[in-house]
Amino acid sequence: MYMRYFFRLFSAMAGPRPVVLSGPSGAGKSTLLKNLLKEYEGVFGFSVSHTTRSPRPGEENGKDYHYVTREYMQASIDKGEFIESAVFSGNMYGTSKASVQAVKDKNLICILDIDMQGVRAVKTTDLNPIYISIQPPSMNILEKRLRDRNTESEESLQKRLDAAQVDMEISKEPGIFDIVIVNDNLDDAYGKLKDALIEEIKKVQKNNLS
Ligand SMILES: Nc1ncnc2c1ncn2[C@@H]1O[C@H](COP(=O)(O)OP(=O)(O)OP(=O)(O)O)[C@@H](O)[C@H]1O
Ligand SMILES: Nc1nc2c(ncn2[C@@H]2O[C@H](COP(=O)(O)O)[C@@H](O)[C@H]2O)c(=O)[nH]1
Repeated sequence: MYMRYFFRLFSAMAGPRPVVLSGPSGAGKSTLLKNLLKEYEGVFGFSVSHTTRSPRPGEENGKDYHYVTREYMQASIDKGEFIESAVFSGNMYGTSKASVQAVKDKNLICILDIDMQGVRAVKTTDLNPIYISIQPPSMNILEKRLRDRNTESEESLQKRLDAAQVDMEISKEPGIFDIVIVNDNLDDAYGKLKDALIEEIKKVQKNNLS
């Protein structure tokens, strides 16, 4: 009885559980995430990662990423400012402690959009997120989506497709993800994502009302 009470109290104090969205480049993570942030304003907050890649047209520094140099990023990692970092398709990416804390301070559900290396690293921390993998229906469809997005050089595209093949295999391993969502029809995938997060969403909405 007392144990249950203290567990509830502790959970409330710890705030909502973060969410890790992972999956191959081009699987649709950002698309789904943007829908969530738009539909549930005041519920979710995005953990803005750092990267050494250049911004794409329409991307904003501090909103989509913190765009930094390799020297700056390495120095920050060496100072212990990152929860995790990885090299993906020739560029550095990482989740800073400050980015996650900024979302937690607002009592929002913190969403991390990170690759498989990041997932493995986060598993060694005490972040305790819900792990969700977004997968494409097939390699062919993934390649078409990435090509149509028109953001990658041929070299970057090939690196992303190579990484995708590995990612699709690993995501089948039991115990890595709490849920794997195949993003074939966008509305269906978005519905499944919301279903997976509904408990946490309700907690934050209830908290916002009180
Ligand atoms: N269900 C879908 N059907 C058709 N196109 C889709 C679907 N979901 C996403 N797309 C499109 O596929 C492309 C890749 O999606 P998105 O950029 O969201 O992928 P991502 O997983 O965030 O990639 P990255 O990891 O490289 O940032 C985009 O052009 C997007 O509009
Ligand atoms: N390990 C991490 N991976 C990250 C982070 N931020 C983004 N990513 C992943 O990188 C690839 C490529 O992203 P893109 O924006 O260049 O297309 C994608 O899989 C992201 O999930 C991070 O902080 N850490």
